Formats: sequence, structure tokens, C-alpha cells
Amino acid sequence: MKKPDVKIVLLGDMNVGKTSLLHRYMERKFKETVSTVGGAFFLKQWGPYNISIWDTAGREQFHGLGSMYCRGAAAVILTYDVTNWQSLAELEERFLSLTDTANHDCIYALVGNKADLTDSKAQLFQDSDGPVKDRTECEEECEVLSGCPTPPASPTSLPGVMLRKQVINEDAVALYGRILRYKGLDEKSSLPAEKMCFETSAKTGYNVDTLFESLFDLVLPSILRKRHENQQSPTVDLEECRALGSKKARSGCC
Ligand SMILES: Nc1nc2c(ncn2[C@@H]2O[C@H](COP(=O)(O)OP(=O)(O)OP(=O)(O)O)[C@@H](O)[C@H]2O)c(=O)[nH]1
Ligand SMILES: [Mg+2]
Repeated sequence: MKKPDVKIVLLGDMNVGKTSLLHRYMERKFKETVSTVGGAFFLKQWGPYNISIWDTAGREQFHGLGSMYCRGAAAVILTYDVTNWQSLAELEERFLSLTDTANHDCIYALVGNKADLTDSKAQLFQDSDGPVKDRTECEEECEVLSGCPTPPASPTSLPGVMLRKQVINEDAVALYGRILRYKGLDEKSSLPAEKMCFETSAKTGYNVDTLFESLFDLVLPSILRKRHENQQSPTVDLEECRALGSKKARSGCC
């Protein structure tokens, strides 16, 4: 198994769509999920580098594991659900302190998932690798969501019913500022909120590639630094070895 050059961790409350985001990115699919137990990782080859992306359980009972997964992380994706205000509040109340074990130069992204439920652009987005949905399929999904048939199509009508957006981008931007302050970082010399606050849909794929691939580019300096340090003093990262252990598959869980 390849040794990861860098680690990215997904954190956030249960049900916000962390696992679904990873499936969408790695497998190009939106599929049924079961609530994550513990954590699981995927390995992504990005150019000459190997990036491990860790999915964690949002359920309270696994909370204690969070800081272990964050240990040595170069980036943390703090995920919430745009239709659920509490899921944003939980990031600050419950998850932020877990990132104390991340790298000192760790970068933080705030991700509002399920944008397809509130935003027609996200709902109509078509992942280039995903199956093409026809209008009937969209209408069926809409009926499941709303519990009633969609009105007859008109040139301006949306294919689905929108839910109320409980978290707007400004809320995420404000939280990003508070995260920087919590970390003792200066806003002016940190990555700007506009670059680090995303809205995504794991369901349609909206912004999912942009999210992961922007982060991959941003963690490159961390990879280069780590490689340089390893060349200076070649040591074995015991924690990483223990965590990744004898897993032979490309992805796994623990
Ligand atoms: N409409 C919509 N539903 C989504 C989206 N992402 C996830 N879901 C649904 O939300 C539910 C939870 O998704 P998961 O990916 O399992 O959530 P999670 O954050 O991994 O949850 P835990 O593993 O319990 O922490 C599932 O029913 C998904 O189908 C999305 O972008 N849009
Ligand atoms: Mg999960």
C-alpha cells in the first residue's frame, strides 16, 4: 500500500453528507449510505502525490475519536447541511476543538452540503461523469421530496421543490473568521473566506470536484515541506503506520 503524503479529514455532524461527498468525488456516484462507524479513508493519487482523505463519524458516541483522526492533518473539511442551522452551530461547539491535533499550518474549509435542496443551480448541476437524468426522473425525485406531484412544466419552472435555506454563505464566512481567531491566525495572512467556504451537493456533484481539488492544490506546500523534513531526518511515522496498519485495500475503515 502506498504511503500517504498528506492527510485531509472530513468532520461534521451526523447526516450532513460527509460520506456522500467522498463517494461522489471518489466513485462519481451518489449512493445509499449508512451512518459511519468510527472512520474510513480513501487514497487519492494527485499527480505524483498520494492524499489520504478520512471520513469520520458524526454521531456523538464516536466523538472521542475525532481528535485522533485529525492528528497531523494538513486540511480539515468542516461540513454542515445548508438546510440545518444546528449543523453549523455544532461545528463550533463540538468539532472545532478536535482540530487542535492537526498540523500547525492546517487549512480549514467550511462546506455547506445539500445545496441541491435550496438552490436550483446546484439541483440542476450535472456531474460530467454521472448518469444523465431525464425530466421524469427529476419530477419523481421532486415528488418524493415534497410529497406531491410537481406542477406542470413551464419554461421557468424548477424541476424540484426547494427547501428553506437555513444557513447562508455569510454565516459560514463569519464562522470562518471565528475559526481563524480560535487558531490565533491573522485574517490578512490567511486564506480568504471566499476561497475556503463552499456550497456543495453530493447528490448532483455540484462544486464537489472544485472543493477537493482546490484543497489538493492548497496542501501541496505541506507535502513538499514534509518530504523535505523526511529527507533531513528519515524516521518512521509510527502513528501513521499504526493507523494505516496492514490494510491492503485502496480504502478501508477502522
Ligand atoms: N439531497 C441531498 N441529500 C444528501 C446529500 N448528501 C447526503 N445526502 C443524504 O443525507 C443522508 C446522510 O448522508 P451521509 O453521507 O451518510 O452523512 P454523513 O455526514 O456521512 O453522516 P454520519 O456518517 O452519520 O456522520 C443520506 O440520506 C444521504 O443520501 C446532498 O448533497 N443532497
Ligand atoms: Mg458518514
